[in-house]
Parts: sequence; C-alpha cells; structure tokens
Amino acid sequence: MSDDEVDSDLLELLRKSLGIDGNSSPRPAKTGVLEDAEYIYDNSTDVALDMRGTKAAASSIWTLIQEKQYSTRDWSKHELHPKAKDESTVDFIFLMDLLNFCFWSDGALPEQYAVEYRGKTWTGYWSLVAAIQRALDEGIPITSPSFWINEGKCTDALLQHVFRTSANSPPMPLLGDRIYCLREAGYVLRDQFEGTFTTCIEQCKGSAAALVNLIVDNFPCLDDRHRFEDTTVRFHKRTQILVADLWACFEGEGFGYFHDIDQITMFADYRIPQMLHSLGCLQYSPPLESHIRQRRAIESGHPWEIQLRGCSIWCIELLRREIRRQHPETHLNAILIDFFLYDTMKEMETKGHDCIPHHRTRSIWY
Ligand SMILES: Nc1nc2c(c(CN[C@H]3C=C[C@H](O)[C@@H]3O)cn2[C@@H]2O[C@H](COP(=O)(O)O)[C@@H](O)[C@H]2O)c(=O)[nH]1
Repeated sequence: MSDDEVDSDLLELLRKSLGIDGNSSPRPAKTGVLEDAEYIYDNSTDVALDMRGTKAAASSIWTLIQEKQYSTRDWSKHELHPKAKDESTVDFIFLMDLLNFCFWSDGALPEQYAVEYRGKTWTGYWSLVAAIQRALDEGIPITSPSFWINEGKCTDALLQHVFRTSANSPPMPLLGDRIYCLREAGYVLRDQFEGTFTTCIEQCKGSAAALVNLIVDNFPCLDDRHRFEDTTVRFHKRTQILVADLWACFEGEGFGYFHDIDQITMFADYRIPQMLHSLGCLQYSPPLESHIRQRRAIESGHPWEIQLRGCSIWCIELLRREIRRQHPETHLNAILIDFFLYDTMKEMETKGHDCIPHHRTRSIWY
C-alpha cells in the first residue's frame, strides 16, 4: 500500500471518528455572547434572577406585545428613525450604533444632554438620532465614513457643532470618545471594506453571527468584551444592536436579511436591567442595590457591572424560552422582547413612573 493510500485511509478514519464528513458545510457561526451570559449568571453573587417574577413577566410581556401587535414594523414608525430602505439608511444605522452609548450626565437629575429638533427636545438615545438628522438637514454628510476621516473638513469643532446641546443642558457625554470612534471606524472601512459598511454585510452572506464576529474582529471600539472570574466574556452590545436595527428597519429583507437572526441576544445596556428589576425578574444584593439607589458610579469592568449585564442577557433568554413554552405557536426573539422593554421603559419614564435608578457606568460600550 502506497504512502498516499495510507494517508487517505487515516484521514477517512479520523473524519469518521470525529463525525466530520468530507464535504461538511462550514459550521454555523456563533458569537458566544449567550454562553458567556449563562457563565456570568452561574457565577453571580450580587445579581440573581427571580424565577417566579420571570415567569409572571413572561406572561404579561406576551400579552402586551400581542395587544400592541409589536413587530419589526414598529422600528420605522419612530419619528426620527430613517425611512428609506436603501444604502443611505445602512450608513445612518452604522453611524447611529457606532455612537449609541452613555447619554446620562453626572450631577443633579433630571439634567441631561438634550437636542432641540423638529420643535421637540430629545434626550437619551433619541438625542443622538435627532443630532444626526439635524446635521443631515444642515447639509453635513455626517453619515458618510469618508467624511469622518477627512479631518480638514470634518474637524473636531464641526463635530462639536453637530452634537451641540440645546440651551442650558449639559454637553454630550464622552464626545471625545465618540469622535475617536468615528475616526477609527472611518479608517477601518476605507482600508478593509471599500469605504462602506454594506461591504461588511455582503461578506457575511446573510449570517447575523458572522457579521457580529466580523465587526468585533475589525472595529476595536465595537469589541465589547471584558474579564470576569479570570475568563473573557463577550457582550458586543452596540454590534448586536447594529445588526438588530438593520434587521428591524429592513424587516428581514435586503440589507436586513439574516437567516440566523435569532442568534442575536438582548443588548446589555443600562436601561433593560432597570426594567427587569422593576418587573421583579432581577434581584440585587443589598450593597449593590444601595449603591445604585444612591446613584453612585460603578467603574467599567467591575464585577457588579459584568453581573448586571450578563444576568440581563440571560434573563431575557429565559423570558423568551418561557414565552415559547406558554405559546409554542409564537416566534418571538430576544430582539423584539428587548426593543419592546426599552420602549416600554421610556414610556414609563415619560409618565413619571418611579423605579430604581439605572446603574451608572461611564464607558463607550453601552
Ligand atoms: N437594550 C436596549 N438598549 C437600547 C435600545 C435603544 C433604542 N433602540 C430603539 C430601536 C428600536 C427600539 O424600538 C428602540 O426604539 C437604546 N438603547 C441603549 O439604552 C441606553 C439609552 O437609554 P436612554 O438614555 O434612556 O435613551 C444606551 O445604553 C443605549 O445604547 C434598545 O432598543 N434596547
């Protein structure tokens, strides 16, 4: 028997023992975020899930989502979200989620960065969207990545103008970091993706998980991973919400088509933990609850912060499974549950509903 025949037999034997057939299709991409969230939940000491609260919340969330007929169509109903189903909206969403973090200010409440636009005062996430729309109205090509790296035209001073605040409200938090993110992303897109984010989408051939992995591997300011219990854990919040915003805006078609969109988890921000605590799903240890109620800062990467973010992701996953158990005929993913909870949280806030303050970690990650 020749050497080649021995090698090919050995290879065949190895394939069979590993259960890999010769023409196996590539393994489906995975982001690892959900597995890391379960690991954090299993190792959390200051944040816990209340199973009775979670089961009860699953039932009420389902009822409310049904009553509102909540779906991806709600994304474009928001007054400030872009309506065109084309590349300009892909650019808009990429910019929006590149900067979609940390809108709260220090000091006495309710002082917050605010933007006047279309006769209204917008705060929080909506202040960012309003500032982008306002810049476009002023003829500033703020959604164009080539503009971000043209530092002769796109000066820091111009960006301060774009994100200027309305009268007597505090400046946009972490503006310097936001400018850095724009420049960094602009160079990455120019050097590796022909200057446009649509190239990234096309390269991932309809896989949401592959797109998440491509983004976090190439854009450092979107690589939201941290150390916890001597392990690296991934949240990838702005990256995941970027993919989810595309999916919702384009209603699962064109630039929003992803065959594995259900791989996307809840987005580990500072609003949903607050909502989950109000719903009785999340419980905090006395020291942590006291710290949050006193509106004291939690530094980025602190175990408390990691537990808040990881347990929130895991909680939404358990809510999704419980809703699926109660209503097997439904197809509700973590994105829609998350979007619904965020919007509901904002409605409650507008109505002056009193709930525990959100935790205060200042970072670019969410
Ligand atoms: N988990 C989660 N986090 C979200 C959103 C959104 C907005 N998404 C829109 C798109 C579709 C939905 O229907 C929403 O209308 C912003 N954020 C995060 O919250 C924080 C801002 O809070 P505040 O300062 O109060 O506006 C900040 O970390 C921001 O990154 C969400 O949906 N889910």
